[in-house]
Amino acid sequence: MTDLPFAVQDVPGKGKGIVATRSVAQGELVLAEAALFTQILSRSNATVLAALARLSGADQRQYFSLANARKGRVPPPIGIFETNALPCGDNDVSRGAAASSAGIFLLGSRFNSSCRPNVNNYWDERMQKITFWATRAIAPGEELCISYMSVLAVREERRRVLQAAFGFECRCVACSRDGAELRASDERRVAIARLYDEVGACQNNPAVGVRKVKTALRLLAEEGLLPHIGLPLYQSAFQFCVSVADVKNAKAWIKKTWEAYCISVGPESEDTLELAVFMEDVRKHPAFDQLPRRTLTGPEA
Ligand SMILES: C[S@@+](CC[C@H](N)C(=O)[O-])C[C@H]1O[C@@H](n2cnc3c(N)ncnc32)[C@H](O)[C@@H]1O
Repeated sequence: MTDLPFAVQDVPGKGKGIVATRSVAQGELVLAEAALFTQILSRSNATVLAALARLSGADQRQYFSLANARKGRVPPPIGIFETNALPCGDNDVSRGAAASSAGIFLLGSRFNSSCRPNVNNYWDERMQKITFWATRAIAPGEELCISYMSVLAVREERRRVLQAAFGFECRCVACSRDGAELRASDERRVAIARLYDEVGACQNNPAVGVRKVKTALRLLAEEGLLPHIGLPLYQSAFQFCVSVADVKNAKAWIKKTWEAYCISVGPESEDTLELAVFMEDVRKHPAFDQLPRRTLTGPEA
């Protein structure tokens, strides 16, 4: 990528960060970057040192210029790794540091965290690069942030995890709420997490499943977390409609699913391309017509 839409610059209270230098459209690829090096889950200071030894002097210097939230607690090589590593090959953000493989990215590791992020990071297996997608339109001068942990926890829990693992008190727009607004936000996030579980248990009750998906999507919209935190929900609604052979609504849901994937992980990603067959014909889904036929409902406009 030559024309990057951002600059790495100082952000008050956060060290360095990534700031838009021009307008960024929703769904735009912000950055695709190969890892400086990766490590598997059972990493240690010794394995990081071994990887560093294979790098050039210039790359080693860049590595040691990255943030270290664990200064004084663990040796710098592993401290820097744990502060900056991003998941490679496991795109479930809720797994965070538990991803099976994680890597250091000289630019990508400069993204700060927000609990209402405007960028989604996604490991593109075919490109062997991490990709960053704007999930909302971003104005020049606005900071681009990913999320370092599951955003569906209450603020107290988010702050506890971010403080322990990354050494900062999160003051993002979601964490800066107080009073009734904070309570409402916490309640929404807890309700969304619960709805996620309940949707997963609705295979034999698709009408209830679709209703729960729509409630969760409404709450996600209120929290400013669509579309990327809703990806599995769109897909579940599609599957509920497919299972009862509701072709019209299945088509509407697969279109929504595909659009959400295009924005969050790009139109050419493996996960998006897997949906193409159903965009062509929803009847090709293995669960098609497996439950008694009925008409459910489609997505809200
Ligand atoms: C992966 S680095 C991100 C880039 C880092 N700011 C830098 O200067 O290189 C993670 C560190 O950035 C800082 N950080 C990230 N998100 C932050 C936020 N929302 N508020 C304050 N500091 C944050 C914390 O110091 C954290 O340990």
